Amino acid sequence: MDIINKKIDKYVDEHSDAEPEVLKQLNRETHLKVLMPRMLSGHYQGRVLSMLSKMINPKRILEIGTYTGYSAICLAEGLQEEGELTTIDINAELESMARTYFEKAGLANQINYIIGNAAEIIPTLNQTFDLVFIDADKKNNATYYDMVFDKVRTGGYIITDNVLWSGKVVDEKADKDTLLIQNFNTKIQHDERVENVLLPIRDGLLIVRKK
Ligand SMILES: C[S@@+](CC[C@H](N)C(=O)[O-])C[C@H]1O[C@@H](n2cnc3c(N)ncnc32)[C@H](O)[C@@H]1O
Repeated sequence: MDIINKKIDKYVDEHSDAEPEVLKQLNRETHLKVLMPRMLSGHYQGRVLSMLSKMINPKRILEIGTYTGYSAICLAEGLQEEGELTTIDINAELESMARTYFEKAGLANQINYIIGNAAEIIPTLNQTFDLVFIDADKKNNATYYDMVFDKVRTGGYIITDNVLWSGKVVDEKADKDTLLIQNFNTKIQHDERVENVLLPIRDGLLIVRKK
């Protein structure tokens, strides 16, 4: 299901900043060489993530789900000068491509790229984060949220991608995957420790601010 009318989508793209050249190349190379290129955040969502990060101006960002590094680069654009983004992915096959683009974007020394299972890596991170982006295996959204919660500072943010699940969250007969997304969204809606707003951007970004 297209959540937003295609003509409106095009207009929105045309009235947002252009995709930076390095990200354009990464987008193209991902589409040519990597399975499931739809997973990449893409031009418009990438600009939204970059803008949100610039508004928060974080010192430490945690990303769960690097893929080819597109959203990591977008989020890192908003880092403080001495800031660092830690990004985790279980798929070692994409390592050299992601590292190449972190270099090309001039961000390699601000990105701590960890290959491994997020559920095993997160407990080993002894840092406090200003911003967390959850964009990995969707069935574990709630697990990652619970694991990172105490590592986010008061007033910090947790952003989760794909929470509209191609619009299936409003289906009356939800399949198993959709049910997991619905349960996660309901869990956040009832979490009194946070303020939350769901933005219907691309496949849905759920923004949570820790009170
Ligand atoms: C939707 S893609 C991430 C897209 C990326 N954030 C972007 O916007 O360009 C999801 C990624 O999560 C990774 N992933 C899946 N399960 C994981 C796990 N248990 N731990 C860490 N990464 C995982 C996959 O390998 C995949 O690269």
